[in-house]
Amino acid sequence: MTGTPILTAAQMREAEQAVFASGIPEYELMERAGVAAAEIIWRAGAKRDALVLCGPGNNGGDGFVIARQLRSRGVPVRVAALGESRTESARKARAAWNGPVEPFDQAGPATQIIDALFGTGLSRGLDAVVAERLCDLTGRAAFSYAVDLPSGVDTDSGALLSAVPDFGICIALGALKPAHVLHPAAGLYRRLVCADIGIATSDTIHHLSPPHLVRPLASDHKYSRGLVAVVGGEMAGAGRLAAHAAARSGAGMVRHLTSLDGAAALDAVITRQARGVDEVKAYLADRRLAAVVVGPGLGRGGDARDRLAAVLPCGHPLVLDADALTLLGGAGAEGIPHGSILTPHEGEFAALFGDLQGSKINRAVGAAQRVSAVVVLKGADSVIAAPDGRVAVATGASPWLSTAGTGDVLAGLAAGRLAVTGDPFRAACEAVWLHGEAARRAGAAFVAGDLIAQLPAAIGSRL
Ligand SMILES: NC(=O)C1=CN([C@@H]2O[C@H](COP(=O)(O)OP(=O)(O)OC[C@H]3O[C@@H](n4cnc5c(N)ncnc54)[C@H](OP(=O)(O)O)[C@@H]3O)[C@@H](O)[C@H]2O)[C@@H](O)CC1
Ligand SMILES: [K+]
Repeated sequence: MTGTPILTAAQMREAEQAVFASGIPEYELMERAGVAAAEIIWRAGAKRDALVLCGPGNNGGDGFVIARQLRSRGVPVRVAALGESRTESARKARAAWNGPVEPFDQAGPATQIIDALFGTGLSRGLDAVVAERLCDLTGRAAFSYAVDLPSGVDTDSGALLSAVPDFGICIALGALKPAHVLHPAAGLYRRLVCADIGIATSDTIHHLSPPHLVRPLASDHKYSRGLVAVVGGEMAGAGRLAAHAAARSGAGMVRHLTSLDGAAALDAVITRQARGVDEVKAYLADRRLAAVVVGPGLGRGGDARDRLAAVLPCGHPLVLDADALTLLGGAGAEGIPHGSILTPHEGEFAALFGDLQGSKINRAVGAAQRVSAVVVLKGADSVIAAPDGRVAVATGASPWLSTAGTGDVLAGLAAGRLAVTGDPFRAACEAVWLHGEAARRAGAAFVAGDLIAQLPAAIGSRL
């Protein structure tokens, strides 16, 4: 479940210091970075003419190493620098380039543009003329590469501090940074490659990777594989989507409790009418329940409030979504049982934790710690945060997911995986990955039900 580590600028500097402390000089690390980046550029662009844009810091230093490496492979390379090199290693790399350096503001276009202006040391937006020139040169190039980060993005939040062009490949050095996975910065490149430069990273924030799932045992039965209850309310459709997603999540059995008449359906999901709170409580008294999801189709009226109040103290592992989150937001997030999974989108998150500041990762971690629950802050970049500080960030979600009911599917899927694994963080990570994979398999213009149909194949691909 843990993929490539994600380090903030400060954590990156710490990791770098640890490498220096082990006896490896700073310039050696820059050489490694430049060699690794040049290899990626060479494989993509071969001998096409290239222009390397070098900034004043170590990102620019990487650029000089890249230029030298490409030149040694026969690539026609030009270098344009934004002023003098200000660090010792960058000056060394510039001297080793030992070739002409054009002023940045006079550099003409090239087939390949390599942006080594600024990386993790960016402290503010680029001057407008510099940003404009970077956008112009990059826009005209057939091949474009951002070294470590596209110049102009804030490393830790993914915010754009000035105009930033789209790149073909972003070459992350040593580890991913939050800007590689958080939007809007994460939308600025078509491909992301992380170059290993020998930095040891033992961190808690990771890029979400495909899960390792396990088959049921021969001795398993429907209850041992996990019984899930979906406590719906007045909108049967959303609850039904959550229930059907749970039923195709690997769990053994799913009960859908709705307040509507005539709800019984002849399929794998057992639908029960539970109109009053006492009936809901009676169903929740079943000790075999391994997970309960509440929110999809719940409604927001007095009846919904009562049903939610019956669910919160039931003692089973919970997934709280949609209307449940909105109702809890009004109540100041009180009563959320520890160890639950919350699946808010930004609007629901704001209602619950609107006071939290910082990057999407910081806010999700803050929320998870505040309520001692796993928080899945959804979006094109979904952040899954556990109260102990573990974080996984999912990227590359299909833009077709922005359609009605996909959140209900995720909630049901999370409940199903919670029933199977008994581990909220793991369940949330598995659910987000499977949801994304089902969307990928569903192709274009799908509806929420199509996602559910793809879940068995998505699960099958990870056994
Ligand atoms: N960590 C590692 O393991 C490794 C790191 N490596 C590389 O080092 C990079 C980080 O290098 P870095 O710290 O020197 O920062 P970098 O991004 O080059 O810029 C800083 C300079 O720019 C300036 N400046 C800032 N913003 C500005 C603006 N808007 N407009 C104008 N100027 C601005 C700032 O000066 P300031 O004015 O802020 O004092 C300073 O002079 C990292 O991304 C990676 O590529 C690899 O070589 C090896 C392994
Ligand atoms: K850069």
